[in-house]
Amino acid sequence: MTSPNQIPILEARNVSKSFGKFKALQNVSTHFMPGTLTAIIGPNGAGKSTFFNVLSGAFPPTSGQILFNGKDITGMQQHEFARIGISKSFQITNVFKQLTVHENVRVAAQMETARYDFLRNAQSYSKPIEIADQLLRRVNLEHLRNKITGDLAHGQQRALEIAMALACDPSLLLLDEPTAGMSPEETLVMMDLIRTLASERTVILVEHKMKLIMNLCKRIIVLHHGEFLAEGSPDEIQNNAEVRRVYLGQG
Ligand SMILES: Nc1ncnc2c1ncn2[C@@H]1O[C@H](COP(=O)(O)OP(=O)(O)OP(=O)(O)O)[C@@H](O)[C@H]1O
Repeated sequence: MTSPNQIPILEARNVSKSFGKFKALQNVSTHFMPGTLTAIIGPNGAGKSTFFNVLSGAFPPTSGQILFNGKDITGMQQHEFARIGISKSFQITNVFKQLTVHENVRVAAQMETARYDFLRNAQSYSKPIEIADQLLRRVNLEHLRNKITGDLAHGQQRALEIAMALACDPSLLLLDEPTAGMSPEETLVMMDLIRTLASERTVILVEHKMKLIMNLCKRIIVLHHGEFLAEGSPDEIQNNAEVRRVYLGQG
C-alpha cells in the first residue's frame, strides 16, 4: 500500500534515447511506487526494451533523468545499480550451463557477499552457500539443486536467472519478458513466482502476453512509437480507445 507522502521508488523524467538519428524513446515521464507490480506494454518497436534498459542501467538515456528513491542515478554504472538495490533478470548474462543449478546461484551470491566481506573468514565462504539455498527455495528450484543447468527445462532456466537476480536482495526487480518461450504450464508457474516476488518488493516487467498482464498487474504503462501513451489499471487500459487503436488494432 502506498501512503500520500511516499516518494516513488523509481521515476523517469523526460527520458529520451536515440540510436544515431533514430529516437527510440521521446520524453517519457512516469514513476513507480514502492511495492507495486507494473507492466510496460506496447506494440513491436514501441520502445519497451529500450525503456527497460534505461531503467535498469544497461545504458544511460540520451537526455532526461532517472531517480531512485528521489536520488538522481542517471548515468550510474550497471554494477552500481545492483549495489543500490536495482536488479534485472539478466543481471548476470552468463548462466554457466555446465555448472549445477546451486553452483550458478552460489556464484551470483558470492559476487554479492564479496562486495561486503573484506575479511575472508569461514563465515564469508559458507554464506553464499546458504544464500544460494534460500534463493533456490524462493524460486522453487531446490529439488533441482544438483542438476546441471544446461539440462533444465526452459521455464526452470528462467526461474534460475531470477534467483540469480535476487542475490543482491534488490528492492526493485526488473523482468524482461519473464515468460518468453514458455509453455502454458511454465507460464502459470512463473506467474505465481512473480506474484510472490511482487509481495516482497517492487517489480517492473516488460511483457507481450496481454492475458498474463491483465491477470497479474494492477498497473500498466503503454508505450507507442517511443512515447508514453497511457497508464492505468487493466480495465482502464482495455477500455482506453487510443490504446485499443494503436495496440489492439481496434476501435
Ligand atoms: N541498439 C539499437 N540501435 C538502433 N536502433 C535500435 C537499437 N535498439 C532498438 N532500436 C530501435 O528502437 C526501436 C524500439 O526498439 P525496442 O526494442 O525498444 O522496442 P520494443 O517495444 O521492445 O520492441 P519488441 O516488442 O519488438 O521487442 C525499434 O525501432 C528498434 O529497431
